[in-house]
Order: sequence, then C-alpha cells, then structure tokens
Amino acid sequence: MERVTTDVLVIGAGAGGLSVAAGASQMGADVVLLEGHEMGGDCLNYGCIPSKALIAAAKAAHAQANVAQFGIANQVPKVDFAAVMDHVAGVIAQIAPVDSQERFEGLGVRVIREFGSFISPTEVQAGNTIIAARRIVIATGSRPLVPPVPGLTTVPYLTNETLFDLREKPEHLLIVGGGPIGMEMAQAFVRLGSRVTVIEGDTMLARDDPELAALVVERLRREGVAIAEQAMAAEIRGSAGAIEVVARDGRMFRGSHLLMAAGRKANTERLNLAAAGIETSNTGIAVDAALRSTNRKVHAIGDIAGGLQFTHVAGYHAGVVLRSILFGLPSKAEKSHIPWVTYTEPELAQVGLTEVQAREKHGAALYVARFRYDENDRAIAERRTSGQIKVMVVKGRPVGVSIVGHQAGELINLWALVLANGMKMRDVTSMVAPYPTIGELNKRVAGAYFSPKLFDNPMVKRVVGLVQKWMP
Ligand SMILES: Cc1cc2nc3c(=O)[nH]c(=O)nc-3n(C[C@H](O)[C@H](O)[C@H](O)COP(=O)(O)OP(=O)(O)OC[C@H]3O[C@@H](n4cnc5c(N)ncnc54)[C@H](O)[C@@H]3O)c2cc1C
Ligand SMILES: NC(=O)c1ccc[n+]([C@@H]2O[C@H](COP(=O)([O-])OP(=O)(O)OC[C@H]3O[C@@H](n4cnc5c(N)ncnc54)[C@H](O)[C@@H]3O)[C@@H](O)[C@H]2O)c1
Repeated sequence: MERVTTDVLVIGAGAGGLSVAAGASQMGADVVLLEGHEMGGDCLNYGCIPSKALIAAAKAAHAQANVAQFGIANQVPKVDFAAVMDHVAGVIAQIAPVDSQERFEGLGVRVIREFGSFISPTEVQAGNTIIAARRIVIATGSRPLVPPVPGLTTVPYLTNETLFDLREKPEHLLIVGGGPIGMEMAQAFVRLGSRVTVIEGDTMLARDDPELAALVVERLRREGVAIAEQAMAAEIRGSAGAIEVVARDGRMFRGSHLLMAAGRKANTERLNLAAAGIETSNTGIAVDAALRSTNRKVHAIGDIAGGLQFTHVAGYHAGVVLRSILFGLPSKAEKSHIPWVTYTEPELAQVGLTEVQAREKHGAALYVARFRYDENDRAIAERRTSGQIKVMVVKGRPVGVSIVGHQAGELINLWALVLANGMKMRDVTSMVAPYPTIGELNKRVAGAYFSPKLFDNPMVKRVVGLVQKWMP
C-alpha cells in the first residue's frame, strides 16, 4: 500500500472537483484528485454537453421543417440518427481534453483513477493508495434516481447515462419525469422524428414560474409531444420495443423505449462517510453555509451538497471552498443570485425569487414589471415573438427574474449580475442597449417598471408644465 500526504484531496473529477483541483494547484497547493469513472463527470459525459449537442441537432432539423414563414420552402428533415449521435460524441470529444487526466497532471495534480473511501477523519483509500490530507473536498456528484416502480426492473430502460449511446432512433420514447431532463429530451427527440410521451407525477417544470413554464409545455404539445400531468407511474411492464407505463389513476401509456428522468440521487455510498464522522441529509452530504460537512476538515460541493444541481453551481461552490481551504478566509455559499435555464425552445430562465415566492416574502411591497417579446423589434424580425420577461421588484431592487422566450438563457446573465451585486432597476435603465437586439428586452422591462411612475404621475406632469412655462 502506498501512502501519500497532500494539502488538498479532491474526490470526484466532475465540474466541481476539477475546478477545485485546478484552482488549488495553480495557487500553489499540493493536490491529489480521485476519479473512479470518467474524467469530466456527469456534465461532460452524460449531462449538459451531450444533451445540448443533441438539442442543437434537433433545432437544426426543426428549422429545416419550419422556414416557410421566411419565404423559403419547408423540407422534411432526413435524420440520420446514428450520425446525430456521432455529432454528440464528437462534441464530447472536443471538450474532453480540458477535463483530461493529462491536462490535470500538466497542472501538477496527482490524478488517481480509483474510487475513494474514507478510512479515518483525515485519510481516504483509493485502490492501493492511502491519502492523508489537510483538507478534503468531496465532489462525487449524483446519478439518476430510479424510483422503485413495480415492474421497472423487468423492462429495459434508459437513463441519462445510457441515452446518448443509442444508435437507432426510438420509435416512441416514453419519458417518466417532466423536469428539465424530461422536457429538454422530449423536444429534442420529437424534433428528430420520434414519437414522445412525457409522464409526470406532479406538474411539469415545477421549480419554475408556472405562468411561464406553461408556454414551454404548450409549445412542446404543439410540436407533437404528448404530455400527461398528475400521472405518477405506478406500474411498468412489457419488454424491449413494447413498454407500458401505468399511472396511479389507471391511465396507460405505450411506447417502444423508456427514459427514466425522475430526479437525482447523491453519490454517497462508496465514500464510507461514517469512518470520517460525516453526516448526510435527505439530499446528500449535510453542509453548513460555508459548505463544510460535520467533519470540519471536509467540504462538500456541487450535486453532492444537496442543493441546486447545476454545473455553474458546482463551479461557484469550488470558488467558495478555495477561499476557505487555501487562504483560511471565511466564505459562504449564497443561493439568491444563482440562475438556471431549461434549454427547450423557448428557453425558460430563472434567477432569484419567482413571483409566487416574492409575493410570499414581500407581500404588498412587491411590484412585478413585465415586457413581452412581441414588442421587441428584433424578435419580430426573427419571428420569435412568443415569450415574456417578468422582474419582481421590491423598493426599486430586483429580487427575482423569470424569462421565457428566445435566448432567455442569454438574457438572464444580466440579471444574474444585477442580483449578485444588489443593483437597482435604475442601473439597468442607465444602460444603452444596442438596437435591434433581443437584449433590449432587459432594458425595456426596467423602463416598464418606471413608466407608470413617470407617465401616470400628476406631480411629474405639474412640474413639467411649470418648467415649460418658465423656460426661455
Ligand atoms: C441530462 C442532464 C443534463 C444537464 N444539463 C445541465 C445544464 O444544461 N446546465 C447545468 O448547469 N447543469 C446541467 N446538468 C447538471 C450537471 O450535470 C450537474 O449539476 C454537474 O455535473 C454536477 O457536478 P459535480 O461536480 O457535482 O458532479 P459530477 O459532474 O457528477 O462529478 C462527480 C464525479 O465524481 C466521481 N465519483 C463519484 N464517487 C466517487 C468516489 N467515491 N471516488 C472518486 N470519484 C467518485 C464520478 O464518477 C463523477 O465523475 C445536467 C444533468 C443531466 C443529468
Ligand atoms: N438545463 C439544465 O440546467 C438542466 C438540464 C437537465 C438537468 N438538470 C439538472 O438535473 C436535475 C435532474 O433533472 P430531472 O429532470 O431528472 O429531475 P427533477 O427532479 O427536476 O424532475 C423529475 C420529475 O420527475 C417526476 N417524477 C418522479 N417520480 C415519478 C414517477 N414515479 N412518475 C412520474 N413522475 C415522476 C417528479 O415529479 C419531477 O417533476 C435537475 O434538477 C437539474 O438540477 C439541469
């Protein structure tokens, strides 16, 4: 058995772990990084990247079939599904070197390709190596949660870990779960020519503003996705090519393939957390505001920390713990400025509070400013007029922003900056936005906040009247 001593041990080479390892080693710490499976973790191999690459191909197919509005003949897209999947694999391959063992070894990190397991509060065993570390960061992520629906173990099913290995287009894809994975994949597959049915136990995209999420649901339905809400899968039966999902209320759905997209489960099992005195919560490792576990020398970041599960959150967490483990400075992970985007068409984006949450918290002090895409000249030129932006404002300061529409994921960036820095609506109106851009929507919604105060205000009218009287 080899024994190694290091400053920082990182367990898991996904979005969070890689950011800690790169940052710590480039700032002069000795770093050991453990990865039991693929470098790059979920996002690169089975998550964000393949899903966005598939969405891009599906968007191209959809565009080909929907250009008549520009005076160009529609064409029925000829989809070579295996070639689409080659494109997906090609995108992963292009990004992979950034997350590779070679790159990290080049940065001076010792990479051990083994799963890690605690043997004491300060030591982890990985294969034939025992690593003792001053600080340990757990970044072991999550995997698909496959609910114990009766019959499920008897039928073949896909998860995000196997979906992108398909080489033949599913004739009819059943998707259990109408969260972001379910909705993004439903639209991608229907656009590539599969029939698609989404079976959701509660409501679709339940974390987002329901008024805006409804536009996404309506769009998917119009594109041909069958969507059943309040349809908790209670029994699954059949065999490859002929699968049936029966909902609790007896509704039955038939398809050729089944994708389980019913949420995530934290990867805690292999860690032997008890040996290190690390407690878990319902959703992952229990952490305080500084992302420290019940073992003060061990932090947990990203999906395993049990909060919002996004790549940019894992990256943000990495910054928070680096401050603490490298410089011994106090640091805290905030949540109120974290954005997220569902990459359907139209995109659905959120930062801060939704309208319902803001009303609950701020009551009558809340003002909701709105602006519609069909009043934006660029959106009209591009025929992308469905959508709107809502800004929840309290005393001139935005506390949340919800956007549905073309490039909502790009528009939310500005509001992520505004919320992160406690800026005011007037900071947004003072910006000059280039014309004609979709980005003008951000300025116009800020204008919509002020216009009743300016244009419907008798005092303003009186002052202007007086000034005009006396002005030479
Ligand atoms: C289909 C899909 C689409 C997504 N799309 C987006 C998106 O568009 N935008 C977005 O922000 N997020 C998206 N996400 C979420 C995003 O992928 C995750 O939030 C992100 O990958 C979390 O990073 P992480 O570092 O916490 O974990 P991971 O990336 O999962 O990395 C954890 C790593 O730890 C390794 N590991 C586990 N246990 C051990 C152990 N004991 N020892 C050593 N190694 C171990 C694993 O093998 C893995 O490589 C998507 C997720 C899915 C499933
Ligand atoms: N664009 C993005 O950033 C993006 C994209 C995909 C995934 N993700 C991340 O990955 C996480 C996981 O995504 P997800 O869509 O799997 O999870 P989710 O938890 O958001 O949605 C799962 C859905 O499955 C439903 N469900 C659970 N059991 C069911 C059953 N037996 N029958 C019917 N419905 C059932 C739930 O009600 C829920 O609506 C997301 O929360 C997000 O953090 C992000």
